[in-house]
Amino acid sequence: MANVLRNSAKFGFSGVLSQLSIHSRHGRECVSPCFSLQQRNNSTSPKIKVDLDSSTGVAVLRMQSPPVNSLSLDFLTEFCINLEKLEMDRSCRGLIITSTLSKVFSAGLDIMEMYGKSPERCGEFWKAVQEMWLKLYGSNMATIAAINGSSPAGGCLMSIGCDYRIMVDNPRYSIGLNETQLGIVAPFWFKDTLVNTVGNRAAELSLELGLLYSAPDALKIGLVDQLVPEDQVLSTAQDTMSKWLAIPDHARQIDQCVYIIYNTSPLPLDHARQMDQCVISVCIYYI
Ligand SMILES: CC/C=C\C/C=C\C/C=C\CC/C=C/CC(=O)SCCNC(=O)CCNC(=O)[C@H](O)C(C)(C)COP(=O)(O)OP(=O)(O)OC[C@H]1O[C@@H](n2cnc3c(N)ncnc32)[C@H](O)[C@@H]1OP(=O)(O)O
Repeated sequence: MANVLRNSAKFGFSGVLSQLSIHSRHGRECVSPCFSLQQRNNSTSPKIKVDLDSSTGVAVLRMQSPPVNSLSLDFLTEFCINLEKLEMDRSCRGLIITSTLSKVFSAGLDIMEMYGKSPERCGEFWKAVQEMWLKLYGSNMATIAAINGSSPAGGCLMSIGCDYRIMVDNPRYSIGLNETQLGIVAPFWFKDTLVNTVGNRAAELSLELGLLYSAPDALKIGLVDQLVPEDQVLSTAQDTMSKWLAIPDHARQIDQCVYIIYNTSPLPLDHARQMDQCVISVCIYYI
């Protein structure tokens, strides 16, 4: 594992972050064209299912990639294509993200993508991770995560990339950015998103100790907004979404934009690339 990761560092992640920019939530700009995303989507069976209710303008995106909805390159590509399609569909104003799997929302980044892969593939994978975050955090749609299972690391990032989080009230389900427990470090844009959700001190403790919070503890620190019984997670998300959609889109979007601009590091592209490379290189050195 260590050798493979060191090789990734030696060759560098060419092209990684080339399209990273801090987008406002009301920006309609795509991070990359659908064309290039579709070109690299090699999966055979859909890992994502989307149902858009045109009467309400709410889409439900179900992650259905057993065993744990891990975020592989194929998964992320499909996820981003679906997000782009919904973003461009003006009839869609709200998005609920959930999982069809029992017990797991998403296990985060697919560990197998970080092992035994070429530097080019690693670069492509990392870019896909960034695209997922940019598209979700910068979405025009109101977004709600209906977290019906555990959601560590990248799964947590996906959740906090949404506007609102409803989690199943089950102490066995956990959520958090646990990277340091794995001997790796969450990149700065993971940190920013966490700070924007739970505040500075809670984020600092959470990141340094790699804490995974049970659902009740996650509610206590504000990592999730609401707990509900398992069978009510989707209906509660639908009800909550109707409240969000009662707000005029432009007002909500501008408000989100202002919040993000003042609370997220507006790093220039080169700086962002260097910082991600630095984090990954340090991780590779110590693994
Ligand atoms: C391009 C980059 C290159 C190099 C990078 C180098 C360094 C990286 C530096 C910075 C990156 C920082 C960012 C990291 C973000 C991440 O997301 S890292 C991933 C962290 N994920 C986890 O820690 C989750 C681990 N999994 C779990 O905790 C549990 O599996 C979970 C609670 C989700 C479910 O538990 P349970 O229902 O009991 O299932 P099992 O544990 O039995 O698992 C079932 C099978 O699923 C496989 N699996 C689990 N997680 C992953 C995963 N993340 N990727 C791939 N596969 C996973 C597990 O092995 C089991 O498989 P098996 O049945 O044994 O074949």
